Amino acid sequence: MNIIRTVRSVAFSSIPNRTLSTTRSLSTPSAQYTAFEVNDKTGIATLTLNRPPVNSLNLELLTEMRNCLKDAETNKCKGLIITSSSNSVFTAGLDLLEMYQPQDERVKSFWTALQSMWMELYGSKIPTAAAINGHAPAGGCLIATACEYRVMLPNFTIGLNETLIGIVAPKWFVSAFLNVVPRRVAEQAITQGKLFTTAEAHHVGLVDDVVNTKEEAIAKCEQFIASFKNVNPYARALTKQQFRIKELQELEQQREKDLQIFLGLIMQPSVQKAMGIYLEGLKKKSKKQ
Ligand SMILES: CCCCC/C=C\CCCC/C=C/C(=O)SCCNC(=O)CCNC(=O)[C@H](O)C(C)(C)COP(=O)(O)OP(=O)(O)OC[C@H]1O[C@@H](n2cnc3c(N)ncnc32)[C@H](O)[C@@H]1OP(=O)(O)O
Repeated sequence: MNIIRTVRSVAFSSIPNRTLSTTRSLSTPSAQYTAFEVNDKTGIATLTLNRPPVNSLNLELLTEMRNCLKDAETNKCKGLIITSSSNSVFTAGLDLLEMYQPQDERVKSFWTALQSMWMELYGSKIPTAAAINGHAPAGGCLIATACEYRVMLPNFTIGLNETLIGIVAPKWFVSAFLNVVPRRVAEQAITQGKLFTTAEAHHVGLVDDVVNTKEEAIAKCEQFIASFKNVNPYARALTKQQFRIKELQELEQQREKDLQIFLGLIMQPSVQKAMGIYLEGLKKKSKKQ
């Protein structure tokens, strides 16, 4: 696949309208796992996750995502859509190999990068939308729920399945989930580690719409972003902030504590053992296919 990347520091307002090519695909040598395009006509940025086979979120991918999110905002894009280059996986969530038998410094950087990416996405001033064109377990669901709008393709799964792996979804994972589904549904689902099918997710409000193709999903996201066209962006951003500031401040103030809790939990021998068994199961399943 031809990877498309962005150059930072090009203001969207300075991008001329073109008639033939309507997307701006700029490249930076450091981007490895993401493609970032800005549509010249609509001003909407699309961030495509591209780390085969399953877009598992490692340190580098999380860092790239955060950079793209910052670029979209700095360049005054009209909105941001997150999607995947895979036909079957939006993202498999956090890269379990970052947490299984980890190296001390790397695992700290990994968790810190996740916190930063999430704060950037959840607190983004511009409208954000997820075109969920594949499975979105755990960290995949975290990214989707950090966005303001979600549309999903049929016959995939989404949810916070951490308890099934023997790990725990941190409070900020849960708070974003609680923004979109009722508390009772959230508590039951997250304690069970439930992965909702697309139809179930739509039924409980975890996703807003269901469409059949990625193109339709992108179009739905564009419609959502366009729905703000008559709204003052500054007023919109401040209003959004009022809804989200509490979770953002909480994590900002407790970043170090959150990191220490994470390290304490994943370094427990029983948690390492459970993760090892889970990874082994994934590998066996993958070999059978
Ligand atoms: C109270 C305080 C709490 C403090 C915090 C404490 C703890 C930390 C919590 C951290 C929160 C964790 C969040 C996460 O996101 S954990 C990751 C959860 N993800 C999953 O459970 C998904 C696992 N994957 C799958 O179910 C499937 O891969 C799939 C996404 C449905 C796609 O299926 P398919 O297309 O059939 O692909 P394969 O299963 O065959 O996989 C291909 C290869 O990719 C490897 N793989 C898959 N997922 C991951 C992953 N998340 N990380 C690393 N590697 C992964 C899989 O093993 C295959 O590898 P192989 O080709 O080498 O065999």
